[in-house]
Amino acid sequence: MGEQAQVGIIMGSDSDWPVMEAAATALAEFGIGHEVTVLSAHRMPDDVIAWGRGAADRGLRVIIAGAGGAAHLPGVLAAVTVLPVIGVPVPLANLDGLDSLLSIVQMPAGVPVATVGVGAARNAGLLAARILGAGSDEAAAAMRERIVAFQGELREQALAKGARLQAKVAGTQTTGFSA
Ligand SMILES: Nc1c(C(=O)O)ncn1[C@@H]1O[C@H](COP(=O)(O)O)[C@@H](O)[C@H]1O
Repeated sequence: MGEQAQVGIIMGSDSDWPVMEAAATALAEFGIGHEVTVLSAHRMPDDVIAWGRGAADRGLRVIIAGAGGAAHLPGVLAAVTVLPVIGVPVPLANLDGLDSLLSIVQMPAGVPVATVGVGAARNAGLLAARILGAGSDEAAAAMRERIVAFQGELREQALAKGARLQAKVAGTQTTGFSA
């Protein structure tokens, strides 16, 4: 988190961190400076609005907002900032995150939140990297190169998984039928 923060990771409670940490890890892998904040739209609405209103002026370019249950934090932030907001539905014990997902994804027209899957904070970090890579400057071009390298790694991993499965299947194949 040493460099200037380009991505703000914000969550409704410190209890969301075990899920949200994966976003920070992904950003660190891509060398993206980020900050981590806990604020609740329900419990401290004025603070959330102040944070959201100041985010772009502080140099942030993307917001990743995670919350569980009645997850209004990402939507409230989207209402008060011009920055892209990526929402992470955090799964809680009772409804397995379906409540969080629907709270975040069903935004009214005009106020978009880019919602990732339930608990998919790593994808939120990767999406933030792609957003930063969409610019026309050198930093964006460098980010695109990192993304291409990452996609190459994904391909290698998928190939290795397929080869492992083929070897396993070949090892268990028998000839003829058994009862
Ligand atoms: N969904 C929200 C908001 C909000 O949307 O403003 N504030 C807190 N929370 C969520 O409440 C859950 C339980 O929080 P506690 O563990 O603090 O009781 C967390 O998943 C948090 O994101």
